[in-house]
Amino acid sequence: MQVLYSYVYSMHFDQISKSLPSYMLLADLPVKERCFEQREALPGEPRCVVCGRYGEYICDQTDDDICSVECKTILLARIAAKTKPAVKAAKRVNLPLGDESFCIKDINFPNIPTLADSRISSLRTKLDICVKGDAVPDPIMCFSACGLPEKLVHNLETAGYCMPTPVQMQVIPASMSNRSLLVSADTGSGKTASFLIPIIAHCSQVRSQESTSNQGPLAIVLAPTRELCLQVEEQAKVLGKGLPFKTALVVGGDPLPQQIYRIENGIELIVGTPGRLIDLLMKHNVDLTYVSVFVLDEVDCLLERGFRDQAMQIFQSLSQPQVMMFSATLHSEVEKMSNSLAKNVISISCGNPNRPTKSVKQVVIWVESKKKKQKIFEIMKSKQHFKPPAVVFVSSRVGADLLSEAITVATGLEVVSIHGEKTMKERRENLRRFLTGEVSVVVSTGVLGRGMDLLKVRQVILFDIPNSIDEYIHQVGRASRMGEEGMAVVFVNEEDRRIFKELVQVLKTAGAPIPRELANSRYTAGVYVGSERKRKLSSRSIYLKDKLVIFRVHAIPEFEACADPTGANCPRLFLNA
Ligand SMILES: Nc1ncnc2c1ncn2[C@@H]1O[C@H](COP(=O)(O)OP(=O)(O)OP(=O)(O)O)[C@@H](O)[C@H]1O
Repeated sequence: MQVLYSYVYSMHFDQISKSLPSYMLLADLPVKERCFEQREALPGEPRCVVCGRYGEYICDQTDDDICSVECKTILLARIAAKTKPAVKAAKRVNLPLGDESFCIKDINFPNIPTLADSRISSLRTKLDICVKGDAVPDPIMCFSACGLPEKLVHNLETAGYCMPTPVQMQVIPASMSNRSLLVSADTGSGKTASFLIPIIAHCSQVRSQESTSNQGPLAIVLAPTRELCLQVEEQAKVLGKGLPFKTALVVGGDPLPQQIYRIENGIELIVGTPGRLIDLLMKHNVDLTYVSVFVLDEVDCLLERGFRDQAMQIFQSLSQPQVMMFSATLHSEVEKMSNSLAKNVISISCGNPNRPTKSVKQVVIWVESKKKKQKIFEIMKSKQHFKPPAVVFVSSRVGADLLSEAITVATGLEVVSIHGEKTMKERRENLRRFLTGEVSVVVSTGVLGRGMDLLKVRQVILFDIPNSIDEYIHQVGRASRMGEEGMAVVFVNEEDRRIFKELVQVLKTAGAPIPRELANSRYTAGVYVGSERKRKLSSRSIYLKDKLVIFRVHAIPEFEACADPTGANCPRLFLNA
């Protein structure tokens, strides 16, 4: 170690000399070997130019602040490779305190020692990441750790992405090693950037190396709704700013000629809905030869009957691309189908997929259909219960228009609606008005249910419960981004019986209260122990010790399971005085 001065010694000599005996100032403290041994930087402290942790030392070859021998090695390797360190001054990142199992692996510099397999798997456990597949690349802990273009790292910082989210930690290195992926992770956990970052890095690398005049697209992202495509394209533009990376949005409702013109003028990424993209490919000769990345966002939806043939048709026009598939809800059929799209697929699961995100509190209310409107008006008039901006989900287009008008009349709130029968212009404008805060309520069909990053929304109201539990999970997920707390108010009644069993299961797992009508319904039979036993229980009364209180128990086998004749340990919700 010829390089390291103690930063503390050199910069704060005066202060320290006042409080410490002089022999301690010159003490030869061991230099941190590994990046993860170093602590985070406090505000105002120097930061490692490689990882952003406390820049305890100065690299004497460069005068840069660094945290450890590991980062010094990376820094010097970068200089040797004539690349500047990607992050000059990373923002403060909050790592779990006292956790030493985190490492930074630079896939460009494989000589840097990495953690043993056991520690990688303990890191994954801590981050709630599960992986399946051969030779899965290790997770990264910072964006600068996998050779992204400097400009891209800068764009990430500008967008406020100080540190990758768990899904990004695992997906980015896996994707950059050109593997096909099937990824499931909570709603609002950052899946979009996890595929956009490697795409942008790939495209800008290809374009900056390319000698041919090929201007054709290099990557395609498919998503089921126009709004989601718009949002993904918007995010791609923000993250790819200043790089040789252009995008084309290919969705219905916008004029086709303009989309073709844009593609013909040279772009790197197409973001589109399957129908319009097929339409475009059939009518015009778009060269897809160089498309090497194919993303299916909301893959479970795209592989459902309505979209599957179109998605497959697009896939078949590509020559063995890397396929990346994402959703918060994945089931075994999709997994099987994904294996027919790509070989040697890595499965990555983060957090709690197939369940509503834990950050959203689910409040399920039993409301008969004819009373639903009255109920929503009550909620929206209540300062305590209404938390705008809010999204209201309904099941039909007509219903969306009627309800939005009714809310305005009853509450005086300005409300817009978004659904598939509106023109693209109206949909865009209404979404803009909602996102900019001009209106505080949007009533929508499922078009806003999946993937939409409605940043400020903390309340969703499921006026009509969707047809499947997966859509329920996605709609509830609109109330929380990146773990922020939100609330989903869900109206339910006998008409929703098709979903009762799964709903009860979901609510039970979340520890959310279950309305007694739902718990007692015969359509939830089998979720607990079985209808026979439930029937027997449903009319039982319990006398609480010597008090003259009689409770009626509503068919809750858990009550029996708690075997407490006083009822003291039984869930209050199920007891009716
Ligand atoms: N590393 C990061 N740091 C800070 N914010 C981030 C980071 N990555 C993503 N975000 C932000 O988190 C929010 C949620 O991300 P995103 O929309 O990609 O979630 P998602 O997992 O695709 O959710 P859904 O399943 O609902 O589509 C967005 O506002 C995005 O800008």
